[in-house]
Amino acid sequence: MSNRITSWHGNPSKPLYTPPAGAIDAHCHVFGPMAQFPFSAKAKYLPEDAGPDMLFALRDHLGFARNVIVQASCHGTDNAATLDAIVKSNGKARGVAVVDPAISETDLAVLHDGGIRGIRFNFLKRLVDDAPKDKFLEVAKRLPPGWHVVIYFEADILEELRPFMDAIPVPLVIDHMGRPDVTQGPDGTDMKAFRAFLDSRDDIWFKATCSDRLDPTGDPWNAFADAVAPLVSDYQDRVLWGTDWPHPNMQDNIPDDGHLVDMIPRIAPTQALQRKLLIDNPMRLYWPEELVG
Ligand SMILES: O=C(O)/C=C(\CC(=O)C(=O)O)C(=O)O
Repeated sequence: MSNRITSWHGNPSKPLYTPPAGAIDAHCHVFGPMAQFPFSAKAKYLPEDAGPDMLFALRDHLGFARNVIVQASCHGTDNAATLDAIVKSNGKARGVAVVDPAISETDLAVLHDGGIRGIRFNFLKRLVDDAPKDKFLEVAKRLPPGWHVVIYFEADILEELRPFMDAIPVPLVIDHMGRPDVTQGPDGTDMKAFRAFLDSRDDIWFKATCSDRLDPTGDPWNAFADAVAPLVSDYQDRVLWGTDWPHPNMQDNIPDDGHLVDMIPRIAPTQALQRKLLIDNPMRLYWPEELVG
């Protein structure tokens, strides 16, 4: 792999929608900078640098207050870039790590002190070489208190993953709703299967994210809005939203982040829903200590 790729918009528009004060972008990443934080030898893509300064400038431009930074597969299990970005945020970011399942209790505690509140299991074959369920389950059983597991999979393996996910004893957060085919509509096979999964436990959360990845009809992503709005309404206490900046692997179809933010009022039409989606729900997972009282 040689050429480094740029997968983000150079000049995103200002959204028409203004997020409420304190809004959290609960799914984004940092890439590098490579000179300081080299990419993994196993990385499936090699991006240009998209470091914390760029992320925080975008956060301010879009009207958000905080970020949840999810370790991207290009950095493997070395979370140094994610931890560095969290430090540079001055308390305005927390994170989700990717770990070697054999990680020690001491190293998990170090991640906790660095602002990590969950670990991510990635089942996309184009992103990772292997995803050992037995080892994932073992580490999921010994996470620090209050942590959760983020899982990224595609709709066609939801049923296959059920026994594994059912056995995880901490809350689950499903990236991009498990990538349903949104063109099937709100009552399509994929959405029905995902709803059945959500109904199986009340501690399964999901991210109503990635209209750009999931909707082949393109911006303004009408199929995504139609399919996802009912899901957000029906499961409004366990849904999160994020930009997915810097949009790994989207270099052929780079979204305008301002337009992504304008999806929010289409899937969460009331102020009450927007507050849950952007503030109350992510605060419960990532800054629960601020909610005490
Ligand atoms: O950023 C996302 O959520 C989606 C990704 C990239 C990814 O997950 C990773 O590199 O870890 C994708 O579908 O390529």
